[in-house]
Amino acid sequence: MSAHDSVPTLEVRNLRTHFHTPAGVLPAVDDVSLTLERGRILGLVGESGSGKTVTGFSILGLLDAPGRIVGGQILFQGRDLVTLDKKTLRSLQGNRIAMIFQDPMMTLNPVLRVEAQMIDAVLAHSKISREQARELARDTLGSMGIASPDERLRAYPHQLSGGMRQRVAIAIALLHKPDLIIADEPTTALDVTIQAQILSEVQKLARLNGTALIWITHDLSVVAGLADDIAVMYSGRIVEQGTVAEVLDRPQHPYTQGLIGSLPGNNRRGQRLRQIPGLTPNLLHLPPTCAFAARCERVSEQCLTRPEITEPLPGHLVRCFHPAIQPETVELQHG
Ligand SMILES: Nc1ncnc2c1ncn2[C@@H]1O[C@H](COP(=O)(O)OP(=O)(O)OP(=O)(O)O)[C@@H](O)[C@H]1O
Repeated sequence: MSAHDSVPTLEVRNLRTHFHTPAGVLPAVDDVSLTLERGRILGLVGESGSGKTVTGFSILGLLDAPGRIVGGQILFQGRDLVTLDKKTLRSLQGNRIAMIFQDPMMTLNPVLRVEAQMIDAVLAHSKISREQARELARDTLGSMGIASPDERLRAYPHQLSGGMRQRVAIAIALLHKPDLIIADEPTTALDVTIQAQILSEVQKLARLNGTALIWITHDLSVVAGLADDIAVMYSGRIVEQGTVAEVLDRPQHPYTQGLIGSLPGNNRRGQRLRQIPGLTPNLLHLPPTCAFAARCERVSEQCLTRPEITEPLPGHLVRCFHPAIQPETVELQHG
């Protein structure tokens, strides 16, 4: 047991991140709280613009002006990253916390062979020989579905296809064995079969190394196959949160139910996919109502004020005045 085993790897408390734009203050992240234990995987889902990336960037200290954390705490192994001095923060972010971006070239070094980059990742944290590190690198590429891994190891990033580059970038992040990885939709552009293979390898390595993982995606089926926990974001706030099994089996928020209803597997044969009618509100002009009110079938007078998070079911958090009474039955397979 290490000293860190008793505290969660990550505890975000009431995080608020604003962009101070010429058009006004844009509350991109508002009152977001998340807890992540070692080796656990959280799927952070929501439509485009709901604040997923800004949440990830806030945790990683990657926010650029005009973005600023204006409230809350980000406790990494008990230490608040928001108030930590820059030097310690940079060292943590370089060693213990990693990001996997949509674009693999954000992390790959274009002038180094894949082999050198992967071996360095392994040797940074394991006392094994170079040859053993190379073997581990080759095996990891193989289990991510990369054919002829020896040949790929000798290649430079530009000699690989986009999908292979992405797999290499993901493998490198995992081989570093950081305590926390935040992945921002890295598999969205990949073929579904390859994606499934990568997700299974990611899950295996995260569990094995005790890496806590936040996987940002707009795709609920990815979360169903990969994650233990889920947080659904809407207009900068978390509207529903809990274990994947609980939330996907018994979604309580109308937005989560809408997302599940719009999955291809969940509409009856011959029916068109159910889409959630309406648009997300402009964050620069958020109404003082529940942000989902204008699109909600269950809207009432109560919804003219903003709902707080409540716990209508044990461990299942919902930001809604009218959580579902009848649980919905969905046919998703949990990984
Ligand atoms: N540099 C910036 N300046 C002003 N507003 C920004 C900036 N970056 C992000 N935003 C705003 O913050 C909000 C949240 O954006 P974010 O990128 O986190 O959404 P997302 O859920 O990750 O969407 P996507 O799935 O499209 O990446 C959006 O309204 C976006 O326009």
